[in-house]
Amino acid sequence: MNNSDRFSYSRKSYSRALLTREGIVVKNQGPVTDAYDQIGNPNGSSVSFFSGCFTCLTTDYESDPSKVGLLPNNTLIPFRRILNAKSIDSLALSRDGEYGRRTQSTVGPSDPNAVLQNNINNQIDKKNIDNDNDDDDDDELHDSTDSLIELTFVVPHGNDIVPRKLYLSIEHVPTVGGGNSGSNTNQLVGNSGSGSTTSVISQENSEDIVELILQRSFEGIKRHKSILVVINPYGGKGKARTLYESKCHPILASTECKIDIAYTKYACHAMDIAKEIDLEKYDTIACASGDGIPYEIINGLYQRPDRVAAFNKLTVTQLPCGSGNAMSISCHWTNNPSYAALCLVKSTEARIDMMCCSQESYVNEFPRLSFLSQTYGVIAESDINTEFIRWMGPSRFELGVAVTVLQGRKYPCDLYVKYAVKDKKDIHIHYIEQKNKTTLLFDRETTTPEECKAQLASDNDLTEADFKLKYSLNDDIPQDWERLNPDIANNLQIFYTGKMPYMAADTKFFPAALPSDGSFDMVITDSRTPLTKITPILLSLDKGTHILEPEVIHAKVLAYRLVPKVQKGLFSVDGEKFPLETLQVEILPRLVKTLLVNGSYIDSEFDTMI
Ligand SMILES: Nc1ncnc2c1ncn2[C@@H]1O[C@H](COP(=O)(O)OP(=O)(O)OP(=O)(O)O)[C@@H](O)[C@H]1O
Repeated sequence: MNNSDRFSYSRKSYSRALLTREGIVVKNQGPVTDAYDQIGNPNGSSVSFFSGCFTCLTTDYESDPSKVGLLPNNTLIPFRRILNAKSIDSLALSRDGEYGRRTQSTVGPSDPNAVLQNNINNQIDKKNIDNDNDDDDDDELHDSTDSLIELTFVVPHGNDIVPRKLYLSIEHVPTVGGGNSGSNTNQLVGNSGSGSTTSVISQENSEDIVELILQRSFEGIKRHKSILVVINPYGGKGKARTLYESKCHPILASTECKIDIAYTKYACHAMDIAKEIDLEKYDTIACASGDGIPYEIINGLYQRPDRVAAFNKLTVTQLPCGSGNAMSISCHWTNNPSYAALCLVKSTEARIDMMCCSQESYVNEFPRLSFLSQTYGVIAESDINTEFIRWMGPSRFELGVAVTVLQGRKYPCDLYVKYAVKDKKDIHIHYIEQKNKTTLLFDRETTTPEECKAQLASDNDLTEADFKLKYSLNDDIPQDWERLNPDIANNLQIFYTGKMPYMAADTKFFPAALPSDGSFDMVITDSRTPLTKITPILLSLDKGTHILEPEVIHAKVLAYRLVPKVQKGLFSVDGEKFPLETLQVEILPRLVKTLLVNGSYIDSEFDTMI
């Protein structure tokens, strides 16, 4: 095979595409589909190329089976689905045919994704040879003024999304008022995804197109993240490692992010990892686990002498690979590891409030930060005391709650609360005001990248004062705290406080929770509530409407002290077992940086509930 033969194949391997304000519109594909099928099918499995709507990421294999293996003309690949773009030197490609070495992703040679990439490249070279005798090479001559790029983006595959590559020749479109090259800036390209129209943008300098694509794909978002992935191999009933490697890593490794992996080797190892992590080296810690590892990471960072620098530098996030993934559901809006991986690279950094817990057993060592919840009574007992039926998965928890409620058990205590918003109607008003404030601050539709950067910069201003507790466990109850009616406290059934809307995939326990409104939610029920009333309350936990019921106490609080009056039992803090002794908790606003889709928690629809 001589060089000109190779060049003829390279010319055939590209699709033409237009760069638009919304994404990249693929105009035609031709033989690229063949190469693509091989790329998408490195292991010989029957993976068909996506044919459908890239905007909503649904497939239409069934509706139009003839399109399987083809990307329809004028398909829009939105920027938010794009993971990476690289410039391809077409002449160099045609000379040596070793495209793979030139475009190797940033992952190291030992990386499983690099191996996969090499397989793909070998297959492309093989395809070159197979096509040597093709005599219609001139069908799709590459115009040397066009930009050749390798585009990586996500496509749906079963219930997941997976990265795919496409080799594109991006057409130049003259600026408004410029010459006419067959297409012009006013040209409207049909958008097969949303049904809307797509305006073509122009780009004078071809060398800048890749940079432009990347800027658009990561507007207001850190592109070159340096991520430490902490995997709990025992998380998710032992599936966390496989879940990460098969569903998250291929997506992360396709981006410009740098990835290191650490495995937890013993209980609480993640806390030690966080205590020792090199702040110069990383900006993101991704916990491929349940909610236990983010809890440990946050508390490990909290113990560092340089905790101010640690919380200013590091973003803590979750890849949902455990059995309890409330953080990912609330922050990434998904329990699916592959979609969460996309959110990790595409989401906005935002600060969230922490709840700081003090109990006699550990407060002198260090108080504990809780990002998710504290519970006493029915919920705590149901979570921990159903360990023996762990095989049941999440339903074991509901069964535990139901059994304990049916037994009519009560958990007497004294409870003192500093309220932020006590009245249910006022909570609704507070929610709408604060939710809009958060959205305005971070919404990329309404915020320019410059404003976004300024916002991020102003977030880097934690000082040691932000960690200072207002209330001591040893002090008397402050004057402005209120005591919960002892009649209710002595018959307490559920006591649950939380900072995120979802506690499990189907449990929207705190629909009014907001990332940084400087308060947390408290929900209380009375064991004397008749079964006919408590049953619908428990059955509405998935919708979150339980807090509207008159039998349910719901408030926004700043701090509380709970003095248990039972002989046996426990607290559960972020799903971890805590001792049965007086617990005092207060809010520490905006302490931890995490990643939120559009800067917000998943929409709990609380604003439309009343
Ligand atoms: N190598 C290990 N050996 C034993 N325990 C570990 C190890 N690594 C992590 N752990 C512990 O596993 C616990 C649960 O972690 P995680 O939240 O990731 O998993 P999960 O699947 O959601 O489990 P759970 O349902 O118990 O919360 C944490 O308390 C952590 O300290």
